Order: sequence, then C-alpha cells, then structure tokens
Amino acid sequence: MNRHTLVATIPQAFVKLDPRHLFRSPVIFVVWVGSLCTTVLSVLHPSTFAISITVWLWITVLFANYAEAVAEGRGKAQAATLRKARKETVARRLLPDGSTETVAGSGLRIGDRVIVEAGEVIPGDGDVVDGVATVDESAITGESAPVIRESGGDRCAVTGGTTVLSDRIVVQVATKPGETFLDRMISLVEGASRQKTPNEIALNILLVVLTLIFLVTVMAIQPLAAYSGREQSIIVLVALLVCLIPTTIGALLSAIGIAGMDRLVQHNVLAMSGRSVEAAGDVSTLLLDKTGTITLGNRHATEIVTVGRATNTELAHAAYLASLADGTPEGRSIVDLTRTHLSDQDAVSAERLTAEGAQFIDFSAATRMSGVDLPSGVQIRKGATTSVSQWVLEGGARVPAALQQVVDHIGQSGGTPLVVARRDGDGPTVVLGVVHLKDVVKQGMRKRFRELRAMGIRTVMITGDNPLTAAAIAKEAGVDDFLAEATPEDKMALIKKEQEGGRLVAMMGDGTNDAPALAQADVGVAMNTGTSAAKEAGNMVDLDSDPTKLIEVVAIGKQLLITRGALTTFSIANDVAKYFAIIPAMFLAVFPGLNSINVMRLHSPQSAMLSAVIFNALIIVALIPLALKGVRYRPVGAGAMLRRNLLIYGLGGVIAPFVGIKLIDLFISHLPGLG
Ligand SMILES: Nc1ncnc2c1ncn2[C@@H]1O[C@H](COP(=O)(O)OP(=O)(O)OP(=O)(O)O)[C@@H](O)[C@H]1O
Ligand SMILES: [K+]
Ligand SMILES: [Mg+2]
Repeated sequence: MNRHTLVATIPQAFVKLDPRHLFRSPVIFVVWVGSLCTTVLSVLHPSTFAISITVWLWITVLFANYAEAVAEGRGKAQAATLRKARKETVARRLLPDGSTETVAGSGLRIGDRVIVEAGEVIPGDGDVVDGVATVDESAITGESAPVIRESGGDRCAVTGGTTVLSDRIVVQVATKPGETFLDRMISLVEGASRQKTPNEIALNILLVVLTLIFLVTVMAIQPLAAYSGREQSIIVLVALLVCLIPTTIGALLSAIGIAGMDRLVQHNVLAMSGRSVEAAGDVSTLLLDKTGTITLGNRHATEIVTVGRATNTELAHAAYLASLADGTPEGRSIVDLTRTHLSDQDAVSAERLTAEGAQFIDFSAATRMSGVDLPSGVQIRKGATTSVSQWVLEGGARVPAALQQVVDHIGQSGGTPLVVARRDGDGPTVVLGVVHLKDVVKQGMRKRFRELRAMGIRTVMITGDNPLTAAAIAKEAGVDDFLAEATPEDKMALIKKEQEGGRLVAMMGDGTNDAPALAQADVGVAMNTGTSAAKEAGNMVDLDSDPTKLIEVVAIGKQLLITRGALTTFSIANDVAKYFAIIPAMFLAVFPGLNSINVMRLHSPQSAMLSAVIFNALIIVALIPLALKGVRYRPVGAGAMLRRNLLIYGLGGVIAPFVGIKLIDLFISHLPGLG
C-alpha cells in the first residue's frame, strides 16, 4: 500500500470510534471506556500527567481502528474496480416465439434466456444453453487470456460483467440482479459480509476473560493501596488496566482476519466464508475431480476404432446418430469427427430424426451412457465400457474379446474410451467399436502435487472414468491415489469416510455432479470454469481454475492461524512484562522490598505509567505490517514451527517492553510536570 492511501485511510480510524463498531472488539471497547473516564477526569482536574495519559489512550483506540482500516483498504480499492465492471447493461431477451426484446440487465429474472454476441457484455450470471464462445473474463479474474464457454458440459457457466469476444451464445440467467457473482465478490472484498470465524470467536472469548481478570485485579489494588496509605488515582488505575489487558492482539485481531481473506483474493481465490480459510490451514486430504479439474476438460473425439466385423462407416454412422442431440462437448466433438466419414445422405439433422419419431437418450453421470432409439426399432448406445457392455449383455449378446484390447489401449494412454453398440429391433446386439476421447493434463501438476505432499496433504483423484484411464492420468499428474468409476454418491461417501476421524478434507471440482461433494467438504473449491451448481455448492471459487491452488489456500490458512497465535503470544507476554515495569514503580515508596524486582529504574511513578501507556499504543502500529503480511509459513512440522514462534514471539514479547518502556521513559522524563 502506498503512502497516499495510508494517509487517506486516517479519517477511517476516527469514523470507527463509533461505540457500536468498537463493541465488536471487547478489549478495545474497554480502552475506549477508559479514555472517556480519563477525559472527564482531566477536564475536572487538569494536569500534564492526566492529559498525557488521556491523549495516549485515545491514540491507542485510534491505532486499533487504523489497523483495521488499513486491512480493509486494499479490498475497498478492488471493490471500486469491480464496480466499474458492474455497469448497467442492456440485454436481448429471447421471447417464446423466437423473437427478442431489449431490456435492462437489471430487469432480468431467473430463467430468462438472453442472446449475447461478440463484443457484447454478458448481462447476468447463468449457463450457456446454446452455442460456444470465447469470453474475456479479465473484469473479474484479471487474466486477459480468453476462455471458452460452451453449452452442455462442465464449462457452461458465464459471469455477468464479462465480455463475449467471438461467436454467439444463448445464456439462461441463473441469479437475481443484485445477487450476482460480481455483487457477492464486491461485498466479499469490501468485507461487508465478513463474519467472525469460530477460531476468532474463541480467541475473543479468551481475551474477554483475560480482560475481566485484569479488571478485577486492578480493582483489588485500590483497597490494598488505601490500606497502605497510597490510594491511587482513577487515571492511574485506568492506565494500569489498559497496559495489562491484551490490547495488542485485541487491536490487530480483525486486521489479521481481513488480511488473510485479502491474501486469498490476491491469489484469485474467493472465499465465501472465513471458516473455510481456517479449515484450509488444517486440511489433510485433497480430493480432485479429473475432467476439467486435473485435465483441461475439453475432451474431444480424436479417432474411432472398429471392433469385429463392423466397418468404419457403420461405426461412424452409429456414433454420429447417437451423438446428434448430445449437447456435451464430447458429444459435439463426436458429431464433428464422424461427419467426415459420412455421405451427405447419411448426415441427417437431429430435427429431422426427432420429427420422424426418434427418441434421444441424454447422458447422465449415473448411467454413463447416451444414445438414440430410432423409429425403425434400431437402438444405439455409446458410453463407458462397463455401462455399454452391460447393455449388450442385457440384449442377449456377447462382448467380443477384441473390445477389451481396444479400450485398454486407449485407457493406458490416458484417453477416455466410449464404446458404441447397436441393437436392431428384435435382432442381435453388436459392439461396433470405440470412440477415443482425448484430454490434456493441465501444466505443472506433478511438481505442485509434490509440494502438497511436502505439506503433509494426500491427494486423491476421483473420477467417473474407467480405472485404466484414471490410473494413466493419476500417474501423469502425480496424485497419490485415485478412485475410478465413482458416482456422485461415491464422491460424497469418500469425503464422509475421510472426515470420520476428525480429518479435514478439501475437494476441488467443476461439474454439477461434484456439487454434493463440494458442499460436504470442509474446503470446497469450485473451478471458475465449472458449472453454476458447483460454484454455488463450494465455499471457495478459484478464478484461475487451478487445482493446485490449494497450496496457496493451505499456506494462507496456516499463516492466518500462525499469525494469530504469534501475536497473541506476543501480546500476553508483553502485558506480563509491563506488570513488572509498572507495579514496582507504583508501590516502591510504600514497599521498599519491591526494589528487588524494580529492574527498570524508571524516572518516576508517573513517567513509568505514561511510558507504559505510550509503549502499549506504539506497539500496535509497529505490528500492523506483520498482522497484514502474516508470519512467514514454511512447510516444516507443526512442532518445530510452534517452538520457533514461542521463542521469537514469547521471548520477544517479554523483552520488548523492558527496552521500549525504558527508552520512552528516558525521553519523557525531560517533560515538565512528570516529576
Ligand atoms: N456424452 C457422453 N455420452 C456417453 N457417455 C459419456 C459422455 N460423457 C462421458 N461419458 C462416459 O461417462 C463417464 C463418466 O462421466 P464423466 O467423465 O463426466 O464423470 P465425472 O464423474 O465427472 O468424472 P471426471 O469429470 O472426473 O472425469 C466417462 O468416463 C465416459 O465413459
Ligand atoms: K495491553
Ligand atoms: Mg466432471
């Protein structure tokens, strides 16, 4: 953050003096109440000491507010940029009769279909129901490379505010105006919807308890002091209380949380809940979908291989007919490939077949098959080897041994084999051959999965595909384990099983059939390229659609937990040290025995008090950068990390006040009126 923004943020610290806001951080609220008390007292009985203490107590509250304001600053700036993308658009809404009408983007309803062409801004979130287009999503992802969005598959979701670069698509609107992805993203980066996480709440309770204990302690001092004939002024007691309660962590706690979320946004990950970020810090297993998550996901047909006596044309024709109405990218690519093998006469349209009474069977993840029933009584199916083999057996026929060789060969290369079979009415069922679907593993997976392993995270790929293909892709990508032929229920069950021992599980996926698993996982990261259902179900969205992004997510989660722990340690160690600085100074005159612990030899009781209060305020500002940047995380064991941090922040926290308060005391002891 540059100097200009740092200065521009200062007024925010004053705005946050509102008690309704301060009440959210109890420790700082106590300081605020204390400041009010001392303000009244120093008006009634002004003295250099009273006024100085009062001023520094207010500064303490302002520093705490400032820490939070600075943490929010980056998000606010980003929200402003995003708002520009949310400019008012006009939409061309499709009417039932096929004509279009022009409406304002804000007037669209869920279920409306709109046409978007090259150069136009997509007016709302939704799914592509027709067509393929390249889309510029830089408005939300900051990434200028165009992405492909198409109907039918797992890459159908589009985001309002992004721009179509080429071609024409029909989008079915899936969210209400005002509740779009962009709206949610804005309120997220702005921190408007930020909720305290379970860990934060627990820590806050600890801080409240500590504050209460110190409140009682300080109140108990008075009778003791009165008894020994040295009653302390209210100002001294307030100052003592503020020095003893954990103001440092109280002031920085919310900034640490905001900064963690913000770091994720910097990595193009949108976390819908802070709880998921914390969970990410403790994840032990990562489950990943194959197609579209580990691979690029634009599976397309590259070759057809006949089996038995079937001819190339026969296979091509059957595969063509079975895919005519298949809206998935796989289906469309089969139509494109097989069309080249057919005569114009054989290349009928889906409309004509439907008019003649053909019944198309859509693909589903449960059946793993699709196809067509022709009016002539001929049935054609294509799909996973197991599914189509089953269908062939049900037709009373045998699955030829040659088939296995073909599908194994394709599977071993990492391709997906789709078996094509035909049943001629009451006649025999025959396996015609196999379509080879090719997909490419995303770049750099292997090295990144190795990094995850070093972090102690096991990676498991779960796919609906056959075991051979799964094994080949698993090997190429370098995941630890895989589960093949998994149904959406299997994916869910695997997560539940992993979670049983209290382990936290992350899941990354893109498809509608991943949605239940994404919802069940502790950290559910949806690929931005995925379907609306997947993005809705997860608690994070990765705008870069990079499955190894979990490395950053985990590191940020761990860093958040470590930073919070380190600053809490530091804060409490600090307060203990301050105790030794102040108490002897307060009571030295009455109990000369205290001299033995009066290691600091401060100028006077008043200068000791004031120095402690000033140190207490300055340490907040000094630690803002660390709170925002986070304590460095390295993938070493948790024990080693803890020891190291206890040493640095525990010991540092004890020593720092002695040095700091002594220096401040040397400096202010020259001020008149603090004798
Ligand atoms: N359009 C289609 N028609 C017929 N069968 C298909 C079609 N698309 C896929 N299949 C078959 O169904 C299987 C499972 O589908 P899919 O690959 O979408 O499952 P998944 O659980 O999403 O797994 P992943 O996305 O990890 O590969 C595929 O391996 C393939 O054999
Ligand atoms: K304190
Ligand atoms: Mg999938």
